[in-house]
Amino acid sequence: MYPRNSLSRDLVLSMHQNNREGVEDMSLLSDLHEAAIMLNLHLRYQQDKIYTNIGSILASVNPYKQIAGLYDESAVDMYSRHHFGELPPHIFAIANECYRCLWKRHDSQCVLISGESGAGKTERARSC
Ligand SMILES: Nc1ncnc2c1ncn2[C@@H]1O[C@H](COP(=O)(O)OP(=O)(O)OP(=O)(O)O)[C@@H](O)[C@H]1O
Repeated sequence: MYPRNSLSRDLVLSMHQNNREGVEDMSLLSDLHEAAIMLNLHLRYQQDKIYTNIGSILASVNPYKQIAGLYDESAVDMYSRHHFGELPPHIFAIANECYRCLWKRHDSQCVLISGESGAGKTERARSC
């Protein structure tokens, strides 16, 4: 099933193979347009993969449910030991990159969190 009103079967079938499989970083999509982004987010959301990179930007979809293991101690530990891009997209990867830059550059870091009301901005900021 595809998101209603935005994606027809023909449109999806006309897209490149990697568009139809889903990618972790949408800057790598062969066809890049609004429908391709919606399809990629949808494919990942169906597998409880709520985070997707767009280069150094993180797109997050509100799952409105708890996803097991996503924010537990082992996830914190794993993301604290890897550079951005080495592990699947995650808000912890952004937080860790900020922390690294803080130490490396000895300068303040800023994260811009944007989205419509109810998108999950407050919850995500809390998890960091
Ligand atoms: N990662 C998540 N997992 C499960 N539920 C979530 C998650 N993020 C948000 N939610 C649910 O969505 C609701 C709205 O999220 P949140 O308050 O963070 O939105 P917001 O973007 O800060 O909204 P507003 O701009 O109106 O303050 C939460 O009360 C929670 O029920």
